[in-house]
Amino acid sequence: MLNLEGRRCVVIGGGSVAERKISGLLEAGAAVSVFSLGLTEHLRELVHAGKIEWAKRPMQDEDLDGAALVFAATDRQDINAQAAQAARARGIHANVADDGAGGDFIVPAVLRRGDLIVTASTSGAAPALAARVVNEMAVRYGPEYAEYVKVLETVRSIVKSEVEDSSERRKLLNAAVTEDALEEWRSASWLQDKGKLVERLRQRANYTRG
Ligand SMILES: C[C@@]1(CC(=O)O)c2cc3[nH]c(cc4nc(cc5[nH]c(cc(n2)[C@H]1CCC(=O)O)[C@@](C)(CC(=O)O)[C@@H]5CCC(=O)O)C(CC(=O)O)=C4CCC(=O)O)c(CCC(=O)O)c3CC(=O)O
Ligand SMILES: NC(=O)C1=CN([C@@H]2O[C@H](COP(=O)(O)OP(=O)(O)OC[C@H]3O[C@@H](n4cnc5c(N)ncnc54)[C@H](O)[C@@H]3O)[C@@H](O)[C@H]2O)C=CC1
Repeated sequence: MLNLEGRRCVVIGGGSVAERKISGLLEAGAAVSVFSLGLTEHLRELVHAGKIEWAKRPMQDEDLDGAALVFAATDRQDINAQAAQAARARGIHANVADDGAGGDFIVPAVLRRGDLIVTASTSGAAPALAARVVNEMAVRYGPEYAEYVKVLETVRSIVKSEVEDSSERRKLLNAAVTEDALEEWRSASWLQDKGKLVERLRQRANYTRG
């Protein structure tokens, strides 16, 4: 859950694994610099569209200066290890595609629904299982959740401004996130009358407690 908006991230290698890491970085708003001898078709398009920077050469250690994160994703084990070492010498966290445990962090499988982010990891044991878990979550938490989260953000700011007692706020906000509550807030009128919304949340909270 790092905020990478506008942060420089360096990727070494331009194959299919680098491509996957880069698409995650772009979703996170990072400024991506790639050092690699070749590029996939899709990465070439991203270079042409000005979405990423590419230097068609091996990485030199100084290329890592100022990076927030480094991704070593070539098909050369020695090059990846060397890049991770250069990153570490600069205090930068490195991800190593062919040696999860040898890097500083690994990349989980990710589902994004607007501001809702669901991730799964198997700590390197079985990446395909991490992908399966997230695919199952995608069925459970459909595209409608992007809107739900936006609406809940408003509900939460109303409760924060209208309810002084922190333990009551907590109770109401927990009652606000049930499946049927989420459906209910979708109707715009609830967000227009703060008093009515808080009253409805109190009902829900008491009902939930049974
Ligand atoms: C340690 C880690 C390091 C890192 O990359 O951060 C790592 C390492 C390696 N992956 C390998 C293989 C595969 N990786 C995938 C897929 C994903 N791999 C991802 C992450 C990670 N992979 C980190 C651990 C994450 C965790 O466990 O939680 C995902 C989740 C995220 C992402 O990459 O964006 C993404 C799913 C995204 C999605 O679809 O949602 C598939 C599936 C497929 O391609 O069909 C295969 C083939 C099947 C298999 O091998 O299991 C190999 C062996 C290469 C070889 O054969 O030599 C290594 C090296 C090794 O472990 O030796
Ligand atoms: N972490 C993961 O999710 C996965 C990791 N892997 C591992 O990642 C490695 C890379 O996989 P792919 O992207 O499929 O390989 P690939 O062969 O498609 O791409 C390798 C890239 O590295 C570049 N490269 C080679 N030597 C270089 C150098 N000295 N400097 C800069 N760039 C250089 C090439 O130009 C190419 O763009 C595999 O060898 C495998 O061990 C494989 C599958 C999944």
